[in-house]
Amino acid sequence: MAKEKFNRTKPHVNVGTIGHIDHGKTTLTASIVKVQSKRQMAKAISYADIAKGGTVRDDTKTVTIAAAHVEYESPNRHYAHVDCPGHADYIKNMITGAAQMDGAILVVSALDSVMPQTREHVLLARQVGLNHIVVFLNKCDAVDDPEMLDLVEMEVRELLNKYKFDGDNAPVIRGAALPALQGEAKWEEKIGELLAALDSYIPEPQRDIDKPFLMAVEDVFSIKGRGTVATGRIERGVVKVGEEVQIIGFRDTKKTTVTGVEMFRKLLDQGQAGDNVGCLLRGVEKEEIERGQVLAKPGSITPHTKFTGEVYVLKKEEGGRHTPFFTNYRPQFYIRTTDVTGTVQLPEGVKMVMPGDNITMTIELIAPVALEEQMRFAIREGGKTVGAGVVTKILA
Ligand SMILES: Nc1nc2c(ncn2[C@@H]2O[C@H](COP(=O)(O)OP(=O)(O)OP(=O)(O)O)[C@@H](O)[C@H]2O)c(=O)[nH]1
Ligand SMILES: [Mg+2]
Repeated sequence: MAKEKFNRTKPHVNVGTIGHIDHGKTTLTASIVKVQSKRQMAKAISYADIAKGGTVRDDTKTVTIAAAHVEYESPNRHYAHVDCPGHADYIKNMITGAAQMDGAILVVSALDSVMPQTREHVLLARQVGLNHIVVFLNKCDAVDDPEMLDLVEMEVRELLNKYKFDGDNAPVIRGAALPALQGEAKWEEKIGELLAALDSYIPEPQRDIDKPFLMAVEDVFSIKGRGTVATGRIERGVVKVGEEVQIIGFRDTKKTTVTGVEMFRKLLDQGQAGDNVGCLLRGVEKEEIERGQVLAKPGSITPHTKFTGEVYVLKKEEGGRHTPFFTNYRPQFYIRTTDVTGTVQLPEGVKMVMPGDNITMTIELIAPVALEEQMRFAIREGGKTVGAGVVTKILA
């Protein structure tokens, strides 16, 4: 076989293992890397090094998550893969999006089938907008009865359907990570099948630059003789001089035209995702725009005040609250570039939320903000972060 070179020109996709404790997530991660390293499509890393992990911080710089990041390639793609050491870290990771996944590998031990954390991870995957799950039925080396495997596969497909994944068509690979890691050819082949399933079943993610333009306003200046400039980092898309944009949030949405884009005091024809720019806006007074609003392609995003969120509440040791909170809790919600006050409604039957918990809650903001599902936010009290969340459903 011709040796393929480890390269970066292939499309990049983020994946990760999810699933119940001890079902073999870390062993599978290690065996994918091992098998691909034999084909020059990964740099070898041991189970111990993966299990040791590292830490990442989420984008609002609030929550520390223990996670191992590994890389490997298929013939068609480059994958970054995250594996978390414990259940709590999966929850934090999925809610904060610290290592956002385009698709997940659900590891289910064929010896145990669907377990509580299998369910919880699948539910969370649904809530954070992860749409593609490939199943790896693990430890098949330890199961002799093929009917047993059929039964487990059926349970997993049902679980996926229950949470609105395509359980009928999701790829299910019957493998065994441990013997694959130990070099048994029969099981190494299953790792190849898994990679082929990732390649074909998880669509290539859209690049930020191809999405509709959005920039959260960080600061506003008035330039004599020229007008008002809003500055910020372009989150997605492209903005060109002469294009119409909307100013969204806090007050009635207003349309304007971008008459100039500058970066490092140089005039540009356009700004794109990742750029820190200033946008000169036609006919907008300095008082009419402020930090926390967004500039966006007209019609691409709308202002809202009420939504459901999945929230992780920081523990005391993570800098969070020392005490529980209740319905009608009224903290600040840090959304993109600013704090907005909001009121929390807990689900029926839930009396209080303790530090360290994760919870689904309804949030009503005192002012409208450009919002969309899967957006991340932080919860703060007096400038101190006490929680991290993701918008799961817009209500009003
Ligand atoms: N027989 C068999 N055992 C396996 C297989 N894969 C993993 N194991 C064993 O299952 C145990 C758990 O494996 P891990 O990979 O650490 O599981 P995990 O899902 O990462 O566990 P946590 O990180 O603690 O949630 C270990 O003792 C592995 O050796 C397999 O394919 N066959
Ligand atoms: Mg593990």
